[in-house]
Amino acid sequence: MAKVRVYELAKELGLESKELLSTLNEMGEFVRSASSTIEAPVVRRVTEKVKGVHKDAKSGAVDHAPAPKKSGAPAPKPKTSATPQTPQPDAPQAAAGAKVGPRATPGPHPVPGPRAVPGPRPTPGQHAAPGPRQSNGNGQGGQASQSKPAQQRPHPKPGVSSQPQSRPASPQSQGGPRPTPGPRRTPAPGGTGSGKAASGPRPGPTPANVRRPGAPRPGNNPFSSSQGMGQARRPSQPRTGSRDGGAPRSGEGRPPRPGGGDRMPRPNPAMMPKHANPSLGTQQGAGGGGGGRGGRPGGPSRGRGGPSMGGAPGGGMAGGPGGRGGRGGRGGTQGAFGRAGSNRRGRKSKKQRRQEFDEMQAPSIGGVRIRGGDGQIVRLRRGSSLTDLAEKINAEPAQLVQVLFNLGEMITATQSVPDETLEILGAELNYKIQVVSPEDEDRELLESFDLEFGENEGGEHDLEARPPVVTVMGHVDHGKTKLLDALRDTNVQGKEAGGITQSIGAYQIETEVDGEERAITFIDTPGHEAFTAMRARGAKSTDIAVLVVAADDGVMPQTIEALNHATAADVPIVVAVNKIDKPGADPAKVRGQLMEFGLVPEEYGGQTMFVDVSAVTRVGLDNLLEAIILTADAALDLRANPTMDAQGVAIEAHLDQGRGPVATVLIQRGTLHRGDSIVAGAAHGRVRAMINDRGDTIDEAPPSMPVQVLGLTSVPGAGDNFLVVEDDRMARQIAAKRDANRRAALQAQSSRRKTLEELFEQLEKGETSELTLILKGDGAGSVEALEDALSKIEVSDEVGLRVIDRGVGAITETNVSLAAASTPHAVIIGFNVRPTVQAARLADQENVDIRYYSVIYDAIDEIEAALKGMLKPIYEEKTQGTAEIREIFRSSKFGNIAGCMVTDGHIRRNAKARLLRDGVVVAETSIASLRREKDDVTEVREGFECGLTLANYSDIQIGDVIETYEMIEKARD
Ligand SMILES: Nc1nc2c(ncn2[C@@H]2O[C@H](COP(=O)(O)OP(=O)(O)OP(=O)(O)O)[C@@H](O)[C@H]2O)c(=O)[nH]1
Repeated sequence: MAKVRVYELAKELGLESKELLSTLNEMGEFVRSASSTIEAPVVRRVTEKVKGVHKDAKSGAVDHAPAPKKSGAPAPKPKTSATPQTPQPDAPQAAAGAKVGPRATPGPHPVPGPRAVPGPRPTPGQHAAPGPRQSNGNGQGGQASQSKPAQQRPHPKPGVSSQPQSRPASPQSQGGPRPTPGPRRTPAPGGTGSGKAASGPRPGPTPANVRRPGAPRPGNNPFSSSQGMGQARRPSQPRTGSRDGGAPRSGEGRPPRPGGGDRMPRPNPAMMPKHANPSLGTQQGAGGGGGGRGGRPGGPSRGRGGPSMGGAPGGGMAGGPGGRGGRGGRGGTQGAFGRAGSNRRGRKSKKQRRQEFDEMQAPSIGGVRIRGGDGQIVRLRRGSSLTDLAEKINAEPAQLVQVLFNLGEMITATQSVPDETLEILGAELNYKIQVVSPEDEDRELLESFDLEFGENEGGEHDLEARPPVVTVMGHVDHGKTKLLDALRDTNVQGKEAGGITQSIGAYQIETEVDGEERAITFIDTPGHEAFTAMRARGAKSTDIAVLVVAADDGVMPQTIEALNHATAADVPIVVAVNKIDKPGADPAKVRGQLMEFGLVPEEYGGQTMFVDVSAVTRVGLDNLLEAIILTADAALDLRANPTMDAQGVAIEAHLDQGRGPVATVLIQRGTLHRGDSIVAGAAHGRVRAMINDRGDTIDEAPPSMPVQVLGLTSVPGAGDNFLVVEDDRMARQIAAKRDANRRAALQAQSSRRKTLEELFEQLEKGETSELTLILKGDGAGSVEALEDALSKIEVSDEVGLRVIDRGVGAITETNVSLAAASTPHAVIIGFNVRPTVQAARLADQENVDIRYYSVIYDAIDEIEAALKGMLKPIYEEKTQGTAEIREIFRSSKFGNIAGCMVTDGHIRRNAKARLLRDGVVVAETSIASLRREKDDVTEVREGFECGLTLANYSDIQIGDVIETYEMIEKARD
């Protein structure tokens, strides 16, 4: 079986995606969202498991593992929800997984993939561990868990420092391993939910975890702003307590709820689950009433996933019919007095009532009442937002936000949604979403003007042979430029003595093959970057690729890259083994090397022509031209209709000071005439003049001819297609529409989708950093190639790169103003261009950084270095020393002074310190004062006694251990 996506498999198994996700998680398979793919063996196992579960359910068997999840599943299935309510006395196995600090040990359920590293996401073990969640189904779990606290800590391992209640029972002595091996990154002490608990809904202070004064604190990571006891009541974590229906717990300060229970759970990051947990989503969606009914057990499982709260199907049902129940949440008290909350505002309009009726009729999807489709096709442009979709399916954007939220994606109503997500969302709502690609969109646009791009008009008899179009690729310094120059010069000198060619981005040369004059068009921008950038835009400008390999150097990384690009584009390859004049040249070796990559030379019985050449001595150039023609004849049918309106592709464009926008276009079919109205990408105009590669002004250009066109109103992009249209008006309309489409697509591209996990991670790390750039270059091709190359730089998830504007020509004041207006200032990259005097002055004033480059790799290197520089330093903890408290001296002036013996290393004044009691971190503090005898000292070494006080902490006890450490900056790789 091939890879399948979770939602597809879920559909197949008759489950909701989130149910399947839960099951997968329980199986220890880390799957991020419904759109993730799963491997065949996993598909098999999960299918077996699901089927097994169903079978078990039918036969009355109790399936312990998935039970807790099931209880939280939105679909009310009484027969399954009954099962998990039984506290599982034999849960320790699962509990062990939950309790081990995720950093310290991956636990019994290895979570694959880098995302697993922060660990705090509840692993299956974590979900299953605490009894309370299992009994959460009917809201009685809390009680169950409280009455049997011992079940929650079957293995008081060091990583469980978060559970203060485990202290008395803990066999750990102070000599035990430290409970928080990686406190910076993973605020492990935060409980079973550990690190993520810092941001996630935190456990409410149930009797089990209400801290008595002086008792161990569940989490004391000083570097996690959200950790510590006080954090449990952040107003932004509204769902920690029993919301509406749950019994209030002792000592619990009920967090103020920002909104009523009915509210759509706004994507408040602080309360989002790491995983889209169905139960959370459902309950939130189902309304406050339902959520409250679930009655949170207050177990540690809520550390992050908090999802279990109110996760009972029963709870959901009790909340009333979905969204309506939610409304009830807000108007609940009024409702209790027999008045609907909304009556306050007067009678509902007919429309409102109709809508509500519709909502009531509508099925609940992930807790949201929304009318699903009947499998209708909904066409959406790539980069559409949820608002666009909502409009098409007659729903509220906010509802879609919520459904998506429940599916594990957080996207706002107006943000562009990636294709994949749209499709998943559509599938969830029973619509078939068709995302229209830019190519399709463009085709449809042209069709609306009764135009067609890409096809020859007429029949076979209208077609005539056209010259092949060739791109030269290869590794750096293998002689691409030299070879292109040599070919052009040979031709010019051979044909027209003293003739000068002009670099317009492509040129055509003639060669004699079998007594026949044959033309070849060379695209003059060597390198595969430009080729790929064009191809990425759907432009197939090249018929044949010449792969240049230096005979003295052999196959190098970029040779393979170029080869891959050509193969991917399905373009035949001719290999030019260059520099054969050099002493170390070994053409046979090159052949052997390339054979390994599937290019078998003709002389060895293969299909690829290898030609030995020297761009310097000009040996073998004619053979190369001949090989190109022969390959074209053998492999390709290069014919075009020369009589139709011209169509082709822009291969280079720039803004000329005197002549305005200048574009070099390659005619692919038809003939371009002076005076034609054309549209090239989002540029349009009338062909005012045409100049060929020899600098001659011409009146018409046939297929495969590169020609410079003057008369466009703006600069098109490299790879944009162009075509002749009826008149200027039509050209303008098409250009305007293309411009709008392109903007939408760009927006979609730049708006990075953030999963909840990513968002959490970023929030935890603090602000995310982004380097914004404005790219200006001497030609559209170079700007495009630069942007393409920059987009491939990947430094870290923490820092990103965004190009906010790009263009051809000098750096202008507008560019500088835009850079200055960005926060932080954007950096302007000038590729072979300079700023105008005014722009330079403004950049000085505004403190805008302008960087100039003429080599693409320099730009990439520098920008990569800049991005690395933006990374926040990584700190590593280094233990300095430990001291044991042997005596406590009470002082009215200093508070409690600890009389200590330094047992290891040294203790320094002002050092960061943590106080350990029975191996559990009691306080994170620092050494406020340090004395030897009566003297203040800065340091006391191992084996010596000292007196010290801790900053802001005096509840010390004899036997406590003080551990001091420092944070050392670690170099990034
Ligand atoms: N001896 C010898 N030197 C050559 C030959 N072809 C190119 N070179 C030299 O190799 C060096 C690189 O040539 P380029 O044409 O700039 O190579 P390139 O592949 O275009 O390099 P990039 O543009 O940096 O990718 C230059 O110094 C050339 O003079 C050749 O056939 N024989």
